[in-house]
Amino acid sequence: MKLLKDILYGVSLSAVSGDTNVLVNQIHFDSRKVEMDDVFVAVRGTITDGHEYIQKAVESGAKAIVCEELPELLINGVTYIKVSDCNSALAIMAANFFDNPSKNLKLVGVTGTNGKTTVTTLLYNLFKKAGYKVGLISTIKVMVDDTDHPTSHTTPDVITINTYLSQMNQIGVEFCFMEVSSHGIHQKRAEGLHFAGAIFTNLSHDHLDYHKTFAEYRDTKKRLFDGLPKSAFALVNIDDKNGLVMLQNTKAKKYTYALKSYADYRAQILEKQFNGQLLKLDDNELWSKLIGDFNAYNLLAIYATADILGLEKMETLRLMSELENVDGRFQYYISKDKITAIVDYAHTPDALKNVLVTINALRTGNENVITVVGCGGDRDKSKRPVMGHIASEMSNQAIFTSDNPRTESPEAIIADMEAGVEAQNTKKVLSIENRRQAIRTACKLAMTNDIILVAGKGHETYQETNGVRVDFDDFKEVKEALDSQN
Ligand SMILES: CC(=O)N[C@H]1[C@@H](OP(=O)(O)OP(=O)(O)OC[C@H]2O[C@@H](n3ccc(=O)[nH]c3=O)[C@H](O)[C@@H]2O)O[C@H](CO)[C@@H](O)[C@@H]1O[C@H](C)C(=O)N[C@@H](C)C(=O)N[C@H](CCC(=O)O)C(=O)O
Ligand SMILES: Nc1ncnc2c1ncn2[C@@H]1O[C@H](COP(=O)(O)OP(=O)(O)OP(=O)(O)O)[C@@H](O)[C@H]1O
Ligand SMILES: N[C@H](CCC[C@H](N)C(=O)O)C(=O)O
Ligand SMILES: [Mg+2]
Repeated sequence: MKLLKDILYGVSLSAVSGDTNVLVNQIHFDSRKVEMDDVFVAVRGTITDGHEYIQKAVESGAKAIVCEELPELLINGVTYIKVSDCNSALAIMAANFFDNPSKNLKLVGVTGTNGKTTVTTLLYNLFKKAGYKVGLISTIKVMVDDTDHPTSHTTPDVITINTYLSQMNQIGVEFCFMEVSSHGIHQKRAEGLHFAGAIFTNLSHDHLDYHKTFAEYRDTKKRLFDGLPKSAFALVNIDDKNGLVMLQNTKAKKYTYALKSYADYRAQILEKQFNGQLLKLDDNELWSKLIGDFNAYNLLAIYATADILGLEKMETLRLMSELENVDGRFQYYISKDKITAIVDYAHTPDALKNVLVTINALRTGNENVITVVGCGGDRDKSKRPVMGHIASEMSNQAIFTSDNPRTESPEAIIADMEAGVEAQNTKKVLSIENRRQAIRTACKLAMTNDIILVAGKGHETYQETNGVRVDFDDFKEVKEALDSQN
């Protein structure tokens, strides 16, 4: 148990009713989890408002309530704290509750539209290979050194983050690499954390349903850099025009990386093959198994980070040459008939374009590229026609299908994608709502040497429709379909 006043240290309080010198158990922002002597923080959400559940939390035994508006009826024996921003208060309280675990390790946040999972995972793998105890908080999983935990968000809520950071402290983890999504920054899931550094990968179209304008989306990402302390580093990709924007108001030490511009860290692609690429980094050569220009950026970002964090350059390059693709990122399988299937998590227009550019650059003859792709339901609708256009323009055959329709109609999502297809490409498009059938059709259409891209779900092992998740794994599906054709 902890003293409420200790948990509230650093939170600016507008009003207090009751005693803060009381012992409390846990902090919760979901009334359904509240038990005897817990603290409930009322967060205003996108669907409902935590303030509506204050009474519920008290009935479940809450000893203290943190809210932006005090309820009319105050119950004796319960402490009510009024704050101006519950998300911020929650972030500070969660960090205090776990004794600020982010201060006891080097926490590096990675933000950007694409590449967060790749960069954080590669950094985790690199630092593990270098012999450190390492933590990872990513879309795919959370790693507390060697122990993995499933996750539901790219950036979990602040209580979950601090719980894992605290576990990392207990076993002596020195570095933790964490994805920081724009939703996470906006909902202050990364506030109250002490970052040793932050990395910006790139910015392109995504989540405009949530952030409304591109400028708001960009400024949300920038907040991660605005909040860095002087002791931290800020590393940005300046080939992206928003790279320098991220650095505008940061107190941190600034570093840049680029393939095309002058920068502190530079790389050049010397050779591209299907099984890897040769890069020149700081006058040294690196053979990497990861392909695509976008991966050259990711590799450069991790090389720069390792250098800034004090790893020896030559040793870093040696270990980097051993790094493998991250699950569901350009993961490929070549069938007995010499058909290549690539599963990639490209779920934004930019990512889809990059992957198709990479695939097209690797074609040696007149092999066909068949793309199976869908767009998520209850997510940014404006990216659908753009992705429909890219898939149809850059492939010989595009098959539009479902990708986590959630509460939307799969036909309607596909229709939104079809709306972006230009007249000359319509004959290249097939729409098959059932993802398994879509993948099987692609495999049937493919001939020797053809390339099938299954985009959008990458490492995901489910398809979500109306709140129900059914097992579904793109890699398994496409492999099975190709193997059964022989
Ligand atoms: C749109 C969004 O981000 N929603 C997140 C948000 O939920 P919300 O705003 O909908 O919450 P709400 O349902 O309105 O409830 C408001 C408050 O009332 C509370 N409540 C509610 C009901 C009740 O009975 N009692 C109660 O106390 C809730 O616990 C909540 O605190 O806060 C929740 C708790 O932290 C998150 O789980 C939830 O993520 C949802 C599930 C989600 O899908 N988020 C996605 C969009 C997301 O965050 N994605 C990013 C990655 C994006 C990227 O690609 O960059 C991520 O970081 O994962
Ligand atoms: N640096 C990059 N620039 C552009 N595209 C990239 C980059 N790195 C990866 N991609 C593409 O974007 C896809 C998603 O990559 P990754 O999972 O690393 O991104 P993310 O930022 O973690 O995404 P999310 O927002 O879903 O967490 C990859 O499958 C690949 O197609
Ligand atoms: N982090 C992204 C992942 C999208 C992946 C795609 N398969 C989908 O479900 O839309 C999001 O939550 O928007
Ligand atoms: Mg990710």
